[in-house]
Amino acid sequence: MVTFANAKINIGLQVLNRRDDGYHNLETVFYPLKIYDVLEVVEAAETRFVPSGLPIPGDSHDNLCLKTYHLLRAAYDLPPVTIYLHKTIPIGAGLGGGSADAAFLLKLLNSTFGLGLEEPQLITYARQLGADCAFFIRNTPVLATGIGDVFEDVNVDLSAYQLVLVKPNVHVSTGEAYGTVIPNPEGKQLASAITRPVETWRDTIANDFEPGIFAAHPEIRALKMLLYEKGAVFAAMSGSGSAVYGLFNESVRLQELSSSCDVLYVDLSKAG
Ligand SMILES: C[C@](O)(CO)[C@H](O)COP(=O)(O)OP(=O)(O)OC[C@H]1O[C@@H](n2ccc(N)nc2=O)[C@H](O)[C@@H]1O
Ligand SMILES: Nc1ncnc2c1ncn2[C@@H]1O[C@H](COP(=O)(O)OP(=O)(O)OP(=O)(O)O)[C@@H](O)[C@H]1O
Repeated sequence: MVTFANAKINIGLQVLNRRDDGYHNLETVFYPLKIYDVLEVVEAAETRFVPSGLPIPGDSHDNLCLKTYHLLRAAYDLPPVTIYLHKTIPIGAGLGGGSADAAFLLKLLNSTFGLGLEEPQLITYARQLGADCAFFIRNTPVLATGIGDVFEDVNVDLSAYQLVLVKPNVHVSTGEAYGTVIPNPEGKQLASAITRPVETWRDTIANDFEPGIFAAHPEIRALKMLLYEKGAVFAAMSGSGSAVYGLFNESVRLQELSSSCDVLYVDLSKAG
């Protein structure tokens, strides 16, 4: 069986405080994006992971897909499988691609092998695989708190906008990015700011990773500024970066970037 694991963007991200386990409590809005990795699971004589598409740094034995399979295998009588992953979501980009693969593989193994897991149980497994994973079980726009794994619905509809996603040739590791942030327990009222018109977000919604990441990589700040120069209503870095996105009222093409960065034009309409 085949499934499509989509990416996400963060709209605003406040890092509130550091916990004793080293993780951080935060407040962010997750919004699913229609760019996809492709996952397939096939019963096999022995378990294998077969990646294709964008190269994934690191040892493939450490891939989140294998961790996901072994997590469920420890609790359920799963047969050996071949896991095929075709990677198109940029890596080290703050787009949650690895987390999406893990969450969608949980759902795929659940349906393929009739495990009968309901959403709360899938979320419990997802939490063990990464802070972002639980979001992809629900996969609808949410305001997230805790370490990014406690959700409430949020009424954000971006279907009237075109989203331009720019991935510079910089890999930002999530753990390192958290090390650059100075937590602020005050927060900035994201829950109310997100409900106001997108035109107001530039003044009211911030990503706390931006100052540290922009200081280390000024070219990422320049990309955000370029998106505003080109008419974005709102532009920001997603999560811990390095991807930045802009929301536009009309169709734009950023020709000047096509040789230096990956530029994706993402359909935000709800259908499909
Ligand atoms: C930056 C975000 O993408 C925003 O959505 C997420 O917070 C990152 O979530 P993730 O990639 O699923 O993170 P994990 O794989 O669980 O953790 C990677 C590392 O990020 C740090 N980390 C992650 C999430 C969090 N709330 N606090 C943290 O401090 C920890 O150092 C951890 O060792
Ligand atoms: N299925 C996977 N897809 C992508 N990266 C994976 C996968 N499994 C493991 N990884 C590891 O995770 C690293 C990417 O995670 P990282 O948190 O830095 O980036 P990210 O793609 O921006 O995700 P996030 O939005 O969750 O921060 C890769 O360098 C790779 O070593």
